[in-house]
Amino acid sequence: MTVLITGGTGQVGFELQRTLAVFGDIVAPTPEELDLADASAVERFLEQTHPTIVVNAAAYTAVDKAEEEPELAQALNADLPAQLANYCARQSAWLVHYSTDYVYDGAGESFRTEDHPVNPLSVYGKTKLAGDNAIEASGAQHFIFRTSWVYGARGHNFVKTMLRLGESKSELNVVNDQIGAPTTARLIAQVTSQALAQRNAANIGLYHLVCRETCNWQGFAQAIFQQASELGKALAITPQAVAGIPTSDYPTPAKRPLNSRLIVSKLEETFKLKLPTWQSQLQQVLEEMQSYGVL
Ligand SMILES: NC(=O)C1=CN([C@@H]2O[C@H](COP(=O)(O)OP(=O)(O)OC[C@H]3O[C@@H](n4cnc5c(N)ncnc54)[C@H](OP(=O)(O)O)[C@@H]3O)[C@@H](O)[C@H]2O)C=CC1
Ligand SMILES: Cc1cn([C@H]2C[C@H](O)[C@@H](COP(=O)(O)OP(=O)(O)O[C@H]3O[C@@H](C)C(=O)[C@@H](O)[C@H]3O)O2)c(=O)[nH]c1=O
Ligand SMILES: [Mg+2]
Repeated sequence: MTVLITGGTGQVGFELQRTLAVFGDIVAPTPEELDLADASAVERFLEQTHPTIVVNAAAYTAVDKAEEEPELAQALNADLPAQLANYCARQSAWLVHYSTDYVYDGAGESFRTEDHPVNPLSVYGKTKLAGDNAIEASGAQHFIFRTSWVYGARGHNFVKTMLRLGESKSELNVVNDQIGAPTTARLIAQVTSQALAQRNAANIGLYHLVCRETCNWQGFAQAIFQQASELGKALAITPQAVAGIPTSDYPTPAKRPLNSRLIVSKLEETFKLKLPTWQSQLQQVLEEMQSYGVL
């Protein structure tokens, strides 16, 4: 059995390489070994390696830059998953894919289930939605895990950005009207493994996969500084010095949803698991960074 992990150098892909070895021999080509925007190279790679499980952790995740590079975002976020799904449908292989809260428009204040209408506001969100739709239409056996605000000890993410800024800045402005759930790459990889172990025709589908409890980005930044200073990190900033601002005061090329509150009970009930809170996961990631000497 061969398990193909795409995007193995990314946040989620890195963690998957540790959790999926129980399912077979892992093949995780680097971007240098396989350009995933090159459909014929991808086809050749699939023919050569013949995976029975494909876990697609690759994506174009630069949300603002995607507004200038819609073709590349489309190739990675929509065309690649469509191609992988068609391969899986033909070969009766299983596909795992990751979606985003940015497929929703974030209107209102209520929590959303998986059947809430989608309405992406950005190129990133639109291309990710096209990927989800292609998988669902392909007939492939699949899981799509729709997650949000992903971070880990490795890779580029909001936590790393805040820790870097907090070393030199004594004040920061961070938006406080976008609500969601920070989720760790490791949790996503662990849940992927637990779900794959229970895969069957009856549980094919789309699942929200985010940590329990919600916050806004200001609250997340404050928790990062609070927990990091408790672990002994020297910072120029205190949690109190993180000011909340509305999204309108932080202009960006891409529009982001305000309300990303997602209900996770479908995932918890189907796979008999309990998701942790974002606060406890933040603690774990900061401790891991400390153990690597990168906090
Ligand atoms: N990050 C987030 O906040 C969220 C992410 N998601 C989804 O979760 C999944 C995983 O995200 P995350 O781990 O954060 O993503 P990352 O941006 O950390 O990783 C993306 C991966 O895709 C690879 N990649 C991109 N373009 C190419 C290419 N042309 N050829 C080969 N490889 C390529 C990257 O390679 P390279 O080493 O070159 O970077 C990297 O390994 C994605 O589907 C994403 O949409 C969903 C919600 C939130
Ligand atoms: C650095 C910084 C950011 N912000 C804001 C901008 C933005 O609204 C919010 C988070 O910044 P980010 O750059 O991490 O946001 P972004 O890259 O949009 O994060 C998203 O990435 C994609 C891939 C997803 O799928 C989403 O779930 C989400 O995680 O914080 C501030 O208000 N002040 C700051 O100093
Ligand atoms: Mg980002």
